Amino acid sequence: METDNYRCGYVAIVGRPNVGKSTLLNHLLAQKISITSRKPQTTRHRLLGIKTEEHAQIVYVDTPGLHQDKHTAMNRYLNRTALGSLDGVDLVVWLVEALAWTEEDAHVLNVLENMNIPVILGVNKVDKIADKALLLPFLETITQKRDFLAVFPLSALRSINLDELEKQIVAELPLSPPLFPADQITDRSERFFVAEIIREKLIRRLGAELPYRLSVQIEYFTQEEKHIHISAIIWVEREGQKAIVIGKQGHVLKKVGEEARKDIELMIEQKVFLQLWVKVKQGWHDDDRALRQLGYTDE
Ligand SMILES: Nc1nc2c(ncn2[C@@H]2O[C@H](COP(=O)(O)OP(=O)(O)OP(=O)(O)O)[C@@H](O)[C@H]2O)c(=O)[nH]1
Repeated sequence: METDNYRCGYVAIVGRPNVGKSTLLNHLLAQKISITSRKPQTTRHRLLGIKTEEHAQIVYVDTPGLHQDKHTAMNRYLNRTALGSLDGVDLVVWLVEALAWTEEDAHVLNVLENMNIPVILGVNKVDKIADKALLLPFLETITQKRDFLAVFPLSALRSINLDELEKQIVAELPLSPPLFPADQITDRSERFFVAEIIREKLIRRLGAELPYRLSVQIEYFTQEEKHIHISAIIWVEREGQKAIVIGKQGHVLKKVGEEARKDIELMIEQKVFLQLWVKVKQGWHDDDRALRQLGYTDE
């Protein structure tokens, strides 16, 4: 490994919900496990996905959407986390969607205005734009809004321009030896990822209907003789949501359980016995104390 010109630093990918942050991180890391995460964490950086290369180590920090709606405790929390997680970050990759500027993007712009961190702009989902000539005026308008280190039209999904983006990211990182061992892709515990895998499967099956309205708590995680026994509670807000998560004759929960178990077994390389329970915690979404009990805390 070259040490003299080695670069290493923290990079945050920010942007409004649904703009493609997870997809981008996924493709940049080429490591699925590192990025299925959505759950806020107690450490300063909500999530670490680490990419170690010959000349550089990029430590990615994913942030929750910078939400405009400050009404619920959860959204207040997410706002704090989003800002908090930019603290100490060397570089921001801000994603917007090609030809789809919204109020939420304006809100992110506003948040970034108040931070003294260099920003690379990624204009995502260009694969959706049939007439590429339309991109130019869009790029022009957006680049007038602030200074960017660089601007990249991208498709996170189809891996268009991602190598170029990565090169630029590396070029902007400080000269520093690697901060993490080369084989470490994440600093999160297995429990954390188990919860995230279950959450991901739920979201995949249920669509965007329940964005922040469910939470997965690992009740226990025990090594038995021949397998690991995991019991997880899926907390929802209302009876109606419980019925959705369980599905007709338990169909949804069964599928989620099967899919999650397979991924967990791949991750921890052991047989897993997984039990899922769905419980209703009324109003937890708007209750700071309940949030803390579920591990959503930034203290
Ligand atoms: N056509 C197209 N779709 C994309 C692209 N990138 C992401 N998507 C889709 O956009 C949707 C949202 O992508 P995510 O990666 O979950 O977006 P996100 O920004 O992480 O979303 P939040 O977690 O809600 O903040 C998914 O359906 C992706 O498949 C892209 O480059 N092109």
